[in-house]
Amino acid sequence: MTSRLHVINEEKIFSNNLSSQLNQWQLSNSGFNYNVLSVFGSQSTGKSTLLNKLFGTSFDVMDESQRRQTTKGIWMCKALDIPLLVMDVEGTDGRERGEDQDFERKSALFSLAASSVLLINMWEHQVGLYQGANMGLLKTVMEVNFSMFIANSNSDNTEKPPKTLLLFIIRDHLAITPLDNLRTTLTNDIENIWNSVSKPENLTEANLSDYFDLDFVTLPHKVLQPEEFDQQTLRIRNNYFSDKDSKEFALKPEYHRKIPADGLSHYLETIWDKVQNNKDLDVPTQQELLAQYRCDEIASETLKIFHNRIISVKKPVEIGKFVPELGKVMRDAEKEALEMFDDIAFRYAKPVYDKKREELVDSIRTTLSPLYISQVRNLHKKAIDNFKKELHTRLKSDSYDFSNVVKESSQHHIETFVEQANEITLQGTDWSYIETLEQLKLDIDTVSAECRSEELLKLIKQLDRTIQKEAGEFVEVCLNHPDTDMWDKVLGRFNALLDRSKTSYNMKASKLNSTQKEIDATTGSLLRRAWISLRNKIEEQCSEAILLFRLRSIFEDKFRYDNKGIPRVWRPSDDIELIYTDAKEHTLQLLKLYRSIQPQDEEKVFSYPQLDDTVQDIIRVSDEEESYNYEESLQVLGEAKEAQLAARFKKDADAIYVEAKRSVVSSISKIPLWFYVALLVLGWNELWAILSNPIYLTLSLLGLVTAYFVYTLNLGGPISTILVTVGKEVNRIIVEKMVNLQAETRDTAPTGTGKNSDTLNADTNS
Ligand SMILES: Nc1nc2c(ncn2[C@@H]2O[C@H](COP(=O)(O)OP(=O)(O)OP(=O)(O)O)[C@@H](O)[C@H]2O)c(=O)[nH]1
Repeated sequence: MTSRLHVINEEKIFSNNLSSQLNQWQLSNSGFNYNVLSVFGSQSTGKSTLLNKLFGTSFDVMDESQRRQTTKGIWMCKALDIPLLVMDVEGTDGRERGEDQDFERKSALFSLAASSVLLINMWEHQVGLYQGANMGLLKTVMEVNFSMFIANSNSDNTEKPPKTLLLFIIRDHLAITPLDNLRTTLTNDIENIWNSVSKPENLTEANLSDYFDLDFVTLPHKVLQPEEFDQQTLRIRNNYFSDKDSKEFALKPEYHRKIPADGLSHYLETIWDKVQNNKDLDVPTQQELLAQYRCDEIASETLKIFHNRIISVKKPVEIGKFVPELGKVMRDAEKEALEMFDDIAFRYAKPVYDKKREELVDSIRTTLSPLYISQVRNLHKKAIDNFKKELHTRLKSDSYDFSNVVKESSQHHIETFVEQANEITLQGTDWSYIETLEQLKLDIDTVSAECRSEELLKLIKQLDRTIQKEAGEFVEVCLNHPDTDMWDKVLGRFNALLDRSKTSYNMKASKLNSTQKEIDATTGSLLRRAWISLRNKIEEQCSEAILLFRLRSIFEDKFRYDNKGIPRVWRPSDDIELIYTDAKEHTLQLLKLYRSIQPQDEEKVFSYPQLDDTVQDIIRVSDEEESYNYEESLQVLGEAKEAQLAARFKKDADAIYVEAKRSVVSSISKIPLWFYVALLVLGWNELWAILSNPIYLTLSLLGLVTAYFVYTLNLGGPISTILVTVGKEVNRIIVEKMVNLQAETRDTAPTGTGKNSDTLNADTNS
């Protein structure tokens, strides 16, 4: 036995538990694979007993002793082993409700809206009677059938209203009147009722068989013929409800109300609400409303699952990470969601289902669209990063063809971008990555241009280093030999060097795929840097120390050497002042050459290329280059510096002059010759004594040789220092000895008066 539900209680309130009960009965997911059957008939005519017997349900059966109405409202039970919901409807002409026929009509409306089969339960003896045979109820059923299923259907509507099987169960059949006779009587009665029913204008000619099928079965007396009763109920269950191949099978699809099981609970509740509130009940409209309600519900459930499915990729994509195979994840999630929706919703009214499906697809794509946009953005970033990396790696190799490297790399990364963007572009969407692709191409061009400008800069720096080295050499040579054409020489060699550098630069820059405009602009930078390097070298060579040294050299060359380049030995007869003044003036004249870079030949003047804005777009310009003032750079020595140098030089020159003067004086103050003659005459005896004595002679010769070596090796100073030191040491030792001797003498002297002692001390001191 299966559990039962009081779906509409005697207070006419619809149960809240139908949905969960359907779940318990495991019918919610059965789609159209279920049926609803309702039983009608007078009160206490054994309806519940029959249903329990037929379907294994658990409806209350009347207690024989009390004989009072058992079924109130409408009960529902699931048939055992058959996907069939059975509704036990409160008996008509119920004693408790008296003449209140309202519930009878409402329950008929409600049951007809839901049931494929209506069981009309009646005693055999009621056949032919209007009241007892529920003919009034049947009339109600036929009338409401029009209002419910047909009223709003227009002629264009090809879908036919569902038919209903009216299965008459004739109870306590005594088998005296054959079933055929009973069938004829009942069919006639029903036809009469049909004819008496007021029909819509366009359906006045409609036949009963268009909307209802009739069938009749008899049941023997349950108490008097229990075995036959059991056999017949078993046969009815089998032929009418179990065996689909039986020609009597009652649960045919054409009777089905086409309410999917998952929407049944909501549908019945809505129907009851309409019926209960006496509102017009239009089943197709209700079905459409149900379809809308359920499709929305299913779509919302589906979307929830869909959102959970994509949450794992949403975060990383949004924070800028490239998620591999995102397209597959999106496609799978969308497919899964639509399958889930289709699985349940396809049973509902097609137009509604189609519309809701479209809306669902829209919602899914609205959710996926930001992911797509973010992923395309991430792809763009990834492509640029990879392009940069590849470019830098390939440009590090020893030999490369810049334009080829750029072409290959950009093509590769653009293709990768397009391939991956296609992977995430869902079919049927208007999503496009074209704009981003265009941007990517522009960015790749920008990166290539930056790279090219770096390469150009590298090239410029290389050439600048070469210029610095070469310029350093010739600047030093030229400035060391100042002359009126000193700057002509410097600039001449500088220009020649620049010409060579420019040719080399043009050749290499064109290999970098540079345009003539870029080459022209960057050549300017090369020239500016070269000038700055040259100027720095000049600055270095014109530093105070170097320049002073150079002036002094020039002066000395002029002062200490004669015109033939032979060093001068100053004689008293020489006009030192004149030579000194000459050399000094000459040197000071040359100092003026260093004031500014001013060649005599106008053509040698360097034309410094001015920096314009376009260069900045092509190549990185150094701060020094940007703020450099060429005009100022032509000035080498400031007035103050020149004056200071001249003053210092003069001091040095004066010192040289004084030295020269002194050497003349010392040569003038020599011992006169006659002094040596006198010395020889007066000391002849002594000289002869020495020469005649071999010992003295030997000693003298030794002394002379020693003196010679001391003089030539310049040992006079050290020897005299040693002698002085030795003398001092001897003196110190002698003094020490004397003091000690004095102290000893004092100690050994007899102790006498202080006077004696003092006297001795005084003597010693003296
Ligand atoms: N004569 C006869 N009595 C029957 C038959 N089946 C059931 N009964 C009796 O009829 C009485 C009413 O049975 P129910 O099954 O409660 O009848 P019901 O139509 O469901 O009654 P309500 O739910 O109150 O309308 C019970 O006492 C049954 O024993 C039958 O086939 N013939």
